[in-house]
Amino acid sequence: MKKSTVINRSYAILQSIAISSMIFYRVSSFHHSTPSFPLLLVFASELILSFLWLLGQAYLWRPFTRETFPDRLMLREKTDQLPGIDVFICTADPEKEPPLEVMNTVLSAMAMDYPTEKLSVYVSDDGGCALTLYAMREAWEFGRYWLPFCRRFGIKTRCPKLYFSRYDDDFAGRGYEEAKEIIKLKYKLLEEHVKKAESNGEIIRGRNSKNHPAHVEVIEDESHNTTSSSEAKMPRLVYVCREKKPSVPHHFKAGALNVLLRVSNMISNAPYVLVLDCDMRCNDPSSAKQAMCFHLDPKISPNLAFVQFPQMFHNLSNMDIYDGKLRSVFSVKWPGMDGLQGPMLSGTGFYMKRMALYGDIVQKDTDFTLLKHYLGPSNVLVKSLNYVGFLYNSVIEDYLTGFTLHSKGWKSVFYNPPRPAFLGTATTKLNDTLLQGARWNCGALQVTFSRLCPLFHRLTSKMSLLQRMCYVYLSFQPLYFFPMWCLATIPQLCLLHAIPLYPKASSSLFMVFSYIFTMSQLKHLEEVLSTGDPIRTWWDEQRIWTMKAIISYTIGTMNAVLKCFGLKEANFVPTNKVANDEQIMFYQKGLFNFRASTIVLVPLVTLVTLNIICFVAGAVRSIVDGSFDAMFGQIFISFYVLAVHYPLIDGMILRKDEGWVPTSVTMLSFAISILVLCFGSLILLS
Ligand SMILES: O=c1ccn([C@@H]2O[C@H](COP(=O)(O)OP(=O)(O)O[C@H]3O[C@H](CO)[C@@H](O)[C@H](O)[C@H]3O)[C@@H](O)[C@H]2O)c(=O)[nH]1
Ligand SMILES: [Mn+2]
Repeated sequence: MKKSTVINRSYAILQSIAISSMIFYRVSSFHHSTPSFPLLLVFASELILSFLWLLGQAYLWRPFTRETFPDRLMLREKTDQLPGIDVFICTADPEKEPPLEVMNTVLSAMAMDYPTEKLSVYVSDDGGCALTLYAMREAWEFGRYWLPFCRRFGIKTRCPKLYFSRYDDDFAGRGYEEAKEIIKLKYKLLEEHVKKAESNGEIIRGRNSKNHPAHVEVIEDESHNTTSSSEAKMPRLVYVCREKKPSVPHHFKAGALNVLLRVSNMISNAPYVLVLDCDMRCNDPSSAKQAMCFHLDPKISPNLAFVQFPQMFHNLSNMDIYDGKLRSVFSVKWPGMDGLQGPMLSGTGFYMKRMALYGDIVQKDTDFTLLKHYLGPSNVLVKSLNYVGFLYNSVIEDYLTGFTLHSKGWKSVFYNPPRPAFLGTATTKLNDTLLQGARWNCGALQVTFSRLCPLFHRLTSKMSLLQRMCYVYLSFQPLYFFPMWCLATIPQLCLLHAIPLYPKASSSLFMVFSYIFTMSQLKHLEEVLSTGDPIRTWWDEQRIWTMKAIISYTIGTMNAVLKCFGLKEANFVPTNKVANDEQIMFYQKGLFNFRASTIVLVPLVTLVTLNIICFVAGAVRSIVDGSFDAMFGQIFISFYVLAVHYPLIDGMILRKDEGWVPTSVTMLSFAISILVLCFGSLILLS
């Protein structure tokens, strides 16, 4: 992407000069007078921000796009020469991840446009839930009608629920209308069956998500595939529920994926693996062939570990106030890494070469006789224990696994096709978004604290400096919490006491600060517009990003520190994939839903209250005593905070609907901000 490259690099160079001047100004001012404590905190914040900014430039250095030509691939490869693919689908909680939804994902994967005998679908059920197993059997039965229907009429949307909700690839072939009606009826019946089983209480009866024996079931009818025509052929569907005991750590999703690697190893052992979260439906049946365009390209294939598709979502609103689509990750950062060594592994929607996961496996000093003593005589099983597989040291197993692959010299490819290959469910609630972010950032910091810290791990490896900077950025990103808390309180408290922290607005030194601020705003705006998003996204992103820094990064950091000292157990609470009507209504209208837990809401409301008080009192004071020029920087900061977070003020004061900020929270936050004010005055005046 030549144009972006030129813009990004010019910006990076000019901004580096400005940031260096700012640091130089700060340090040299310390020579004239010893810096006060608040000034030191602000300077520390500026240093951390500059450090992270510098790392972030690596994503922008060499952005890249790709195109595939599956038809040409099919001219070269004979259909029966295509390599096998094992699809792994993980589910864990039947309440947050309704089996009906999982079933849709499974059906969409089974219906992929790929030779049937080369495709196997494995479902991991960490919930150990009878209803999920029942739903899988039902899905297979329905698939016997659904797959031929999709094939015969060339349906593109092969997730039944999506298809019936939009019929966007409708056409008038012979017999299509009747077939459509019949299949629609069958789907209705299927839904009814599953709902009935659900209301019969099978979720409760068959469920102990922490303690259950293993259950593997190959769901197929032996006679089916031998007798039926090619149009009616079905891929293999396997239900896997691994054994779980409260005393044995099960390592969450990474543990589940490793079990699937072993089970599939003994059943189909396909050379490629597609991993999907239970809500990630296949939206384009040709994604497997698209991925094979890379995996079978003799030029890139030997070093290629995985092809990553972006996460996209079926439930986004035009006013995506929570940045549920993670724009900057999938539209900017991953294309940027694609020009280096390849994007990070993103948990779902990737085609992985199985051998890449086996890594430098067979550990030299493994005692096979001892292992056999414990595990029985199967050589296959014993060998499989040496997998490397997905790594366990962090709740973001994807990030860590991808990092070790890249540090061993593997490459990856980011492919963002015109028609989204997979569609998942985005979070549509402030609470969910911020707590999901807390888990990710806790995971990121867990990596930073571990022996695999990207800043130091395998420094001699083949990974380029820029690629490493990208990894370091994500693992250090939680540190944003420090500058964000400082800059949301200290300039404001100092403003109240007329203590200047920035040069006078009229002085030329102030230009440095205003240049840095303005340019970063313009750059962000350019980025938003270049990814085809409306201007409001620019403003909305700043708000949700600050909220994440204040809440998610802070909670994530605290959890990671507690876990590091063994004071807290590792946990992975799955994100909710069901939403009620009210939640959807707020989200669709672009209105914040402040029905959130106190721990999420109070810090935000407190900071906004503090900024209101300091802005009003400080601005008045500076005008009265004529220090406006000296205090302008700080007045501006608090004004900016209020402008960005206007929806919070609205939620505290004006809104009357259900999504407003509860009075109790407002009162509590007010009390805390008064405490902070008093405490701040004590320190600043002493
Ligand atoms: O003990 C567990 C916990 C979760 N899961 C599954 O893991 C998947 C992802 O969980 P989700 O709650 O949707 O987490 P997200 O935060 O939305 O997931 C993102 O972040 C995760 C951690 O980085 C990645 O694994 C995911 O692929 C990525 O979509 C879901 O299918 C779950 O069923 C399990 O199988 N076992
Ligand atoms: Mn998810």
